[in-house]
Amino acid sequence: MISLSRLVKTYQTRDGQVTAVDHIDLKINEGEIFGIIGYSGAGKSTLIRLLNMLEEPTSGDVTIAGKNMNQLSKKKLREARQEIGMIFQHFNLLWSRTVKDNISFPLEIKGVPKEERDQRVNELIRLVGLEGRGGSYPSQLSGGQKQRVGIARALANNPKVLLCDEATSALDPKTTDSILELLVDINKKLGLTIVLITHEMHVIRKICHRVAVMEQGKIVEQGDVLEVFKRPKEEMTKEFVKQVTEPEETEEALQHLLQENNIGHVLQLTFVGGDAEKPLITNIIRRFEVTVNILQGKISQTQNGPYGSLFISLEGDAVEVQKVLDYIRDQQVEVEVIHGE
Ligand SMILES: Nc1ncnc2c1ncn2[C@@H]1O[C@H](COP(=O)(O)OP(=O)(O)OP(=O)(O)O)[C@@H](O)[C@H]1O
Repeated sequence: MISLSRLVKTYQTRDGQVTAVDHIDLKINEGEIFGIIGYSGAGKSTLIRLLNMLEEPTSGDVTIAGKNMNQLSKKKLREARQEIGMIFQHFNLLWSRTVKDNISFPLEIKGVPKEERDQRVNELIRLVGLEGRGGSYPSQLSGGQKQRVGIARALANNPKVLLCDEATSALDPKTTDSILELLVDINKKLGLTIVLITHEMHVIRKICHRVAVMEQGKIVEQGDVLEVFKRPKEEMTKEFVKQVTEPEETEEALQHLLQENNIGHVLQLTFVGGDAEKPLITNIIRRFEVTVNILQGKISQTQNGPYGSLFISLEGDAVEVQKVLDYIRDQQVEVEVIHGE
């Protein structure tokens, strides 16, 4: 659905030239939810704005639904943009217009007759769960409701692609989750391709099928979310993965435990996909002469299955501990001994 080829965007600033997007090649498939993650300044906003030509590329190509966006005439570009909806961190609503009139706005611009517009607006209001709020003004809505208006407006022209620019960054965690669930729902119902940029791995974990990690204008790593969680290659990716798999307290709690005497062996087990449901710990206790203590653990759901880490301590003689390690590896669960021989 989307193909970027050798895409570059540079800016001239007083301090010299900044390369915000640096020779990016990327393919995003139809119907997938694709996340781009990176810290502030990595070039994410520039990249997403290049997709609908809000920024013009310095060089390279952007192809969306078969159209080379940077070679279209102004008129053709306007048409092509109708196939690409966009939502923003701060919603970008028109404050003097009601919810209905905000959603209707892109249809008015397109010249859709009033009756048809009203019907479409009502459908969209139902789709995003804003029944009964059509006559409200944005200032009367919560952040989550404002973003629902943003989503409805972005979908008004039946786009093929929805771009989300830090769409949940201004929302609290619970509202973030409800908006993310709405995006998954829309992706499934409408088969819409969704591209989102974020600095939060939680967003990637919760809704994306694939992810690209961006640093200094380049994509340093990309792949299926579960695969990237399982084997992050780059340091930057490892940091992001830790955001969701290891709560901040984990490291502190483990450091504390490791200072205790006779803690035995401490293992980190990594469960991916179907593995997370196996009764592994029960089997270890039943089969081997060891004492098992669960220290910390967290299993999260991704769009491709469960993922998580469990820290356990094992006490027992060396032969028995080795048997446990062999057993765990046999179960296709990744295990790392982080303390003990
Ligand atoms: N219009 C501009 N003029 C000059 N430099 C710019 C412009 N827009 C972005 N940049 C520079 O390009 C680089 C990438 O910025 P960009 O906003 O795309 O990053 P980002 O990952 O989206 O970060 P953030 O989340 O903070 O917006 C930064 O060094 C930024 O200063």
